[in-house]
Amino acid sequence: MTVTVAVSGASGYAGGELLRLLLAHPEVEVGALTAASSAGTPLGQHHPQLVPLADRVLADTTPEALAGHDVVFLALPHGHSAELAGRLGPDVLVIDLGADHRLTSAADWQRWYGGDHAGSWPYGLPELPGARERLRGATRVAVPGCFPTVGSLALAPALAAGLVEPDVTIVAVTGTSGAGRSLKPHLLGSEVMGSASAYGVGGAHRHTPELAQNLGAVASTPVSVSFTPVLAPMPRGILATATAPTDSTVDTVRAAYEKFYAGEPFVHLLPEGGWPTTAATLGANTVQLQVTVDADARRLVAVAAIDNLTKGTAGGAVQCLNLALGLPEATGLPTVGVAP
Ligand SMILES: NC(=O)C1=CN([C@@H]2O[C@H](COP(=O)(O)OP(=O)(O)OC[C@H]3O[C@@H](n4cnc5c(N)ncnc54)[C@H](OP(=O)(O)O)[C@@H]3O)[C@@H](O)[C@H]2O)C=CC1
Ligand SMILES: CC(=O)N[C@@H](CCC(=O)OP(=O)(O)O)C(=O)O
Repeated sequence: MTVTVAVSGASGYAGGELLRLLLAHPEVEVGALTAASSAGTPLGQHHPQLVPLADRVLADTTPEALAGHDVVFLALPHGHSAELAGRLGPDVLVIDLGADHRLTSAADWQRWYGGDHAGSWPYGLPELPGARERLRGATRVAVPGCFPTVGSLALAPALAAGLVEPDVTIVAVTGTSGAGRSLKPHLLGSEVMGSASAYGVGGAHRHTPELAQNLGAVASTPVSVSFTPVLAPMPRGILATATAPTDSTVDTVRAAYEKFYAGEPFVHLLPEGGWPTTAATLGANTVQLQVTVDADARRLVAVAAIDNLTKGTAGGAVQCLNLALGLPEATGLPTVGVAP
């Protein structure tokens, strides 16, 4: 089976990572590549690493440019997906890397993003309970945000097994590419280099409701989420530390994590004593995970690392493509990171 695939937002970070992965995918033929201000310029000008596609000229992002493909990836700023998807036909597989269709609650959408809620699509985090069944054969997929991917996977086994109270804290250090490549004053090199800074503090980050949605579904009860992102001077990677009150022992907790992730191709529970690093996940679709119990503080502590552009968006999107098309889930996806 070979499918033709169009990528919108091809000049952006998520689009570029997607194309890196699609070039290595045996069942994919890359079709139209679209952008906005970069339309009319060659892809190689934006992504010199994508050598086989360097001469391909970017088109404007229109339904006409994206039509005629089996699969369309939308790697656009929030708010652009619903209208485009509505004009692509129900049989086209549309995989949205943006936030537009992630939240099931219209009230949450209104509060955190504003404007009308475009409705929710099958949520593209296959490792969550029941997700694979919803993704197989789907024609619309909402790929998670990068922090909800890593935060949800760090705590899902503990909440599913009822080993922690539904009151979690997540602090996640992130690389700068999570913000996209458009100019942002707080991401100027001179501001970011040599410094780490928290942002979205005090429950203000828009990934908080997405985390609560995922973790609440896993726990079958509402989960209170305190989430704080921290920007660090590195181009990519997220390291999340997640904690929650527990009376369980480390052996019980570890057994629950081993059982929950048994057979998962992309979740690597490290041997006891090993701790995740972002470097070990770079360019790979893996989550590196470790869990322990701080008995004195009565808290479970899970640490998880991903590459925000790979498992955190483009790799997760390709995993969903494989599931939706009925291909083996790991087709074309790297599990070996680039280190040091
Ligand atoms: N970066 C990350 O780690 C993650 C990103 N995502 C999501 O992926 C999506 C893309 O993010 P990212 O690649 O980082 O962002 P970038 O800013 O790097 O890229 C944005 C892309 O969208 C295009 N674009 C901008 N405005 C429009 C428009 N009005 N119509 C059509 N195309 C437009 C840009 O084209 P041009 O260059 O021509 O202006 C560019 O190709 C976002 O929804 C983001 O939230 C999700 C998880 C993680
Ligand atoms: C460093 C940085 O700014 N990171 C981004 C992560 C964005 C992301 O994961 O994606 P969505 O925008 O698709 O939800 C942020 O905190 O907003």
